This record gives sequence, structure tokens and C-alpha cells, in this order.
Amino acid sequence: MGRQIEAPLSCEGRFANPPRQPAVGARTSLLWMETADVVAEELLYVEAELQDVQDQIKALLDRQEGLHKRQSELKALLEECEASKSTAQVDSSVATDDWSADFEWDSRAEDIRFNVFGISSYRANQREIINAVMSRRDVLVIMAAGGGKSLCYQLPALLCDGVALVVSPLLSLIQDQVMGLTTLGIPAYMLTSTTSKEHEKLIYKSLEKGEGELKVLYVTPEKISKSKRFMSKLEKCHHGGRLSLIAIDEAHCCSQWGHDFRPDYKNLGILKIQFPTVPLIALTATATYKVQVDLMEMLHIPKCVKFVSTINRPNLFYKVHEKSSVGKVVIDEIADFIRGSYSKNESGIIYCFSRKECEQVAKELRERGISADHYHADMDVIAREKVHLLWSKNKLQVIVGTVAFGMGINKPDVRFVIHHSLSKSMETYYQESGRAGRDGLPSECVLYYRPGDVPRQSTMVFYENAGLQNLYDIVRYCQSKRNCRRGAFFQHFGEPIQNCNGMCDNCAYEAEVKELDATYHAKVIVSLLHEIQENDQRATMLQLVERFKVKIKELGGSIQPVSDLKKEELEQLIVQLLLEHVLKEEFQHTAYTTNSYIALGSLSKLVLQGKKSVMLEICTRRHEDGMPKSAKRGRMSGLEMKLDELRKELSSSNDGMLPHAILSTQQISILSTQKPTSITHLQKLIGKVKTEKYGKRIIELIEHHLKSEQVDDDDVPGAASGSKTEGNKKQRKKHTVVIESSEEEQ
Ligand SMILES: Nc1ncnc2c1ncn2[C@@H]1O[C@H](COP(=O)(O)OP(=O)(O)OP(=O)(O)O)[C@@H](O)[C@H]1O
Ligand SMILES: [Mg+2]
Repeated sequence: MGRQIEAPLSCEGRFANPPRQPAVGARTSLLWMETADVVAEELLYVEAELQDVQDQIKALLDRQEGLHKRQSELKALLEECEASKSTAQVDSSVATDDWSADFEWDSRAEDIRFNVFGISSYRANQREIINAVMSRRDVLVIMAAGGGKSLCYQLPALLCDGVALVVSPLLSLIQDQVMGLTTLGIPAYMLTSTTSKEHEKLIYKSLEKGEGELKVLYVTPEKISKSKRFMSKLEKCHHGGRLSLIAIDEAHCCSQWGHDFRPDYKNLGILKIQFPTVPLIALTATATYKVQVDLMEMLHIPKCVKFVSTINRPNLFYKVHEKSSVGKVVIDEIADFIRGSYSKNESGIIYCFSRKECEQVAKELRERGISADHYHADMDVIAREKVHLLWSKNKLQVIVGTVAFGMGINKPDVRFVIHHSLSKSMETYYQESGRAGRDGLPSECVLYYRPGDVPRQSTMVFYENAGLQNLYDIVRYCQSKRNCRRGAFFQHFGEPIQNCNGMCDNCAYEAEVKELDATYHAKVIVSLLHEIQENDQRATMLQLVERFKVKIKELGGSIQPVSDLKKEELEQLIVQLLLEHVLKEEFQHTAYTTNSYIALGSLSKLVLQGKKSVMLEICTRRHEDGMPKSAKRGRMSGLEMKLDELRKELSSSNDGMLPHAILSTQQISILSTQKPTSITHLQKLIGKVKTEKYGKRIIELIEHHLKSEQVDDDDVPGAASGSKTEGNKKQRKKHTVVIESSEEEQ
């Protein structure tokens, strides 16, 4: 604990009880001396009493603070219990249903899963969800980002007769999904602002009369709330018994308590009212209990079956990187990181705060030789689509985007997601970073954080429901120098802690963290703000830092020396004081912008009165950086590289088809281990549809590879046949890290 220093400002009532004066009269000096002794004695006694009272007050205040904290924890817990009770009551009505039992559609479902989607086994909950939908139940799915939610409605869409309607919030997401399904030969269409009149006619005809081949129809929520024409066609489709199911993807957008509320999603409740007998499946990666209850109410699905899976993404390495205040330095570091760890054109995403920043970052990365382009809502649709397609086909390494890019984007082999600036909440960060490693292979999520970015973000979110609270949660995640990053996600989403396995910076590397007593600094900051407010002034974080430095110089002679804090550390302290309610942010609008000012928070008095100490964690050194080598994926084998080239070649000769849709990374890995040389064997590994389309080329390539291996073996004197392949296999195994809990196609 640090020393207690007199607060620079006086506290209320400091001299409220001055010592009583002795009576003056014709007394001798002896009497005066005796009186002085008595007074001194009483003074000592009173001072001791006062100290005692002070201690008690401090203890009480500490207790009060603790109780307040516990009170809000308990309130939140109670809310969760009530929410789960109400959903449990709902769920109890279906408790007797066993969704993993045998169903009549089992073999057809297996056939489509494997032969159409090329997926060799279900992931956790997928089969059960599909069975519930097929049993015509309403379903709520909470499943991790990249967990495989799409299959849960796409497969039933193919199993059922008629058309499945999918509501999805973003154009980019819809394009991505339609592109993926078309590649698999599934008749999927979208009805959005970009749909041509010709296509629109075709879709409407199909809805109205059941003509044509429409199977899955994607729309944005605006279509439901704003287009009467569309709704009337949908009704006709329903009356004809051809509306098979309704899926609402990214369903958290319905709830005001969710992190990405969209007003048009609020009107989706109409769907269940208009089509009560059609099963509705709502899917999201992020929904707290509160959001789940909200969703069930808003979508009118009180009796839905709920499937909740873990949010854990064991293959993602989470890291917070200290961000320099010099823009060029940040870009240099990002460029070095990409060049150093991802020199083989591995895909990545960089999230930026603003559209202008996206363009700037992309341009500066290009200047440093990295193939990058920007993506944001100000670009016209064609330009955006072009960038997205180039990236999807691995012809562009990095997309630098705003939040407009990402929700549900399905590129499985994104190896890194960098946040150039802070996200606005834990949910947003979980979703955006969750774009990485959807193929289950090790991938990195790096957030560049500097406390100076907090006011930038807070001016954007303060008017949102719980906007500041959400922002401060992610800020707490960033400020922490010791706590497990993964643990912060579990805590936030109310899930029991699971082992991180060293897959975050704080767990992987021990940082040298100095704990500094910053109580005095905090007192000076609080006093300064008193002065500022008394003079009817305001101070931004930057101005406060500057004034602090001046103040410390002024006070310098009269106080014991305190350790100097650098500008960034002072900003870190101010942010910590915001998180601890010693300070708060206030916002003021000008004609052009909104400014954040730092003001006194509810606990500022405690600091001033010396009843609250403030400790600051300063990271002096981190021994290493980045994902540990042991967690990184080994280099591709020769055959894997050849198969990768083949899928790229097939992708460019089949316009619109994405390389990973031709062969997924897992399939390439399986093929390179099993080396099938017959169509029958190949079909067992990648399914019928892909074998019919690309089987001949794949077999040719594998045979050619085996022959060249044989030649190499023959060239090695004394090498036994097959021994080299074996050797390669062993070597590869040594480099490859298998992430246990990702149930990939192995
Ligand atoms: N059972 C499975 N086995 C292997 N891969 C699968 C399986 N199910 C889905 N996938 C693949 O996992 C990836 C992610 O799937 P999907 O896009 O459905 O994720 P999601 O849950 O919708 O994530 P998000 O919340 O980010 O939208 C896709 O490449 C998909 O093909
Ligand atoms: Mg999705």
C-alpha cells in the first residue's frame, strides 16, 4: 500500500470541531500548565477516537462498495435465473423429445450432408437442431461464430419440399451465402436492392406459382417490413403449401439488448403471426439470457426448442497489442506481423474505426507491399462485391473493413483478424474476431489497443442502450495485463470457465507487470477536475493529461517524489478511473462532432478522502509475441500444396466458384493423408457431387504425385519403397497441432 498524502484540496468539515479553549481568569501559570496537559491528553484521546471513526468509515465504505458490487452481480444473476426459468418452463414441454433419436429423414439427411455439402460428420447439436426443425418445431440456436449454424437451416431446406425463406441483415453476407450454395448446385437466390428486374420476376413467379427451381430465398429484413408486394407473394407461396421454413440469421439484431440492434429486425415478429404453422429457426452466435428471452418474445416463438452450445473457439489465439500513438508505427507493425507470420498470402481481415481510416490503412499496407483493399458502406455495391470476390478467391490477401464487413462472412481459411481500433463491445469483438479460423485451424485475433482510442469509440456509442457499459467491458478486457482473455469471454457470456490451453497472450507468456500505487496521481486528477469544474471549464482526456503534467510540476517541490508516469500510462490511469467510477465521461455536441469530456464520477470523493487506493498495472516487458510456435499449423505437405493449386485453378475456370467450396482445407488434408486413387475411394472422402465434378482431376493429380514420389524414392540409394512417404508423414505430424475440440472432418 502506498503512503497516505494530504489531498491537495480541503475536505468538507475538516475543522468542524476545534479544541475547547481553557477558561481565562486569575489563574496561576501552574494551572495553565495543568490545563494544557489535560487538553493535550483530551486532544490525543479525541484524535484517537477520530482515527477510529475514520477507520470505521473506511471499513464501512469498503463494505458498502463490496455490497454494491455484489448487489449488481446478484441482480444480474437473478435476471438470468428468471430468464432460464421461463425458458426451462418452455423447454419442459419438449423435454420428452429426444432430438438425437432416429428419424425417418435420417438417411436422406446424411446423403445431402455428405454428397451435397461435402461434410463428413455433424458438429455438436447440428443433427439435433435439424431434427427439431424437420419435426416442424420453432427453434432458437445459440452457437459459436463459425460453429456451423447455416447447415442447420440449409439442410432442412433441401430435405423439405418448397421454398425456405432466410432473413439476413447484410448484403455482403447474403451474397456470400448465395454464392456458396450456388457453387454446391443448390438453387439459392436473393431479393435485395441489387437483384435485377429479370431475377425479381423469376423469384416472384416461383413464389406465387411454384414454377422454377427456387429452393432457398435470402432477403434483408427491410423486404419483410417494407415491401407489401413481397409479403403478398410470400402469402401466396404459403397458401400453396410451399413455404417450408423460415430462418432468421444473426437473430440478436432483433433485440435492443443485443449488440447490433437493427430496427427492421424488430418487425420480424409478423412472420410467425402470418405463417404460424411454418417452423421458424432463429440463429445467433451471441445472445445473453436477456437477449434470448427478448428474441423469443419478439419473434413469437415462446414454445421454441432452445439449443445452446459453448462460445469457446479453442483454435483462436487472442492477443491485445499495445498500440502506438503514431499511425505509421502501427501500420509498420501490422505489415511486419503479416509479412513475418503470413507470408504465403494467407487471408486476413483488418477492422478499422472509420471509412476514411480503412482507406488509409489499406493504402499504406499496399505501399508496404501487402495486397490489401478497403471495404465499407460508402462504396458502391459493385466495388464492394469486387473486393469481396477477389478476397474470397485468395487474389487479395487482406480486406480492411469497417463493421459493415464481417457478420457471418464465411471464408473458412481466414488466418488472422486484426483490430486496428477498439470494438464497441465484447459481443462485437467476439463476432468480428470470430471470422478467423472457421475451418478449425489455428488462427490469430489481435487487438491494437491504446487508451486514447476510448473517447473516439465512446462518442459513437454513448447514446445506445447500455452503449457505454458495453464499451467499458471490452476496455476492461484490453486493460488487463494478467487475466485470461478467453476467461473474459466466458465470464461475459455467463458460461463456466474452460481451459485456455495457452491460447491467449496472457496465458501463453508471462509479462513483467509492475503494480504501481497511483493513489496520489488519482488524487491530483480528481483535484484538478474539481478546479476545472469550479471554473466552469471542461477537459478532454488529452487536455487532462497535459494539465496533470503541469500540476505535478507545480506541486513538485512540496511533496514527496512520485514515480513519473508516461503519457500513455496516464491515459491508462484515466481509463481505469473511468472503469472504477472515480471519473466519468460527459458528452457535448458541436455542429460537426461530439466530444467526450472527463468529469468527476460517483466515487471521486473516496479518492480525495484517502479512502480508496488506486493500483495501476504497468507492463514492463512481454517475453514473446504472437501465437506460440507449438500452436501454429505446420507447413503444407507437397501434395497439399498441389491440391491447393488445383482448387485455385478450378476456381478460376469455374466463374463464381470459390476455392474452399471446391475443396475445403480439411478435405485437402484428408486427401493428402489417404491419397485415394480410385473414384470409389474418393467418393467416400469428399462425397458424390464433388467427386462427379472434380474427381478425375483429383485422381490424376494424386497418381502423378505418387509416381513422382516413387521416382524420388528410387533415386535415394537403399531407400525402401514407401519409406519416404512414411517419413514425410511423421515429419508432418510433428508440426501439425490438432486442436482437440474442433470437430472437423477428420
Ligand atoms: N459438420 C461440419 N463439419 C465441418 N465443417 C462444417 C460443419 N458444419 C459447418 N462447417 C463449416 O464451418 C464453417 C462455418 O459454418 P457457418 O458459416 O455455418 O458458421 P456460423 O455458425 O453461421 O458462424 P457465424 O456466426 O460466424 O455466422 C463453414 O465453412 C462450414 O462449411
Ligand atoms: Mg452464420
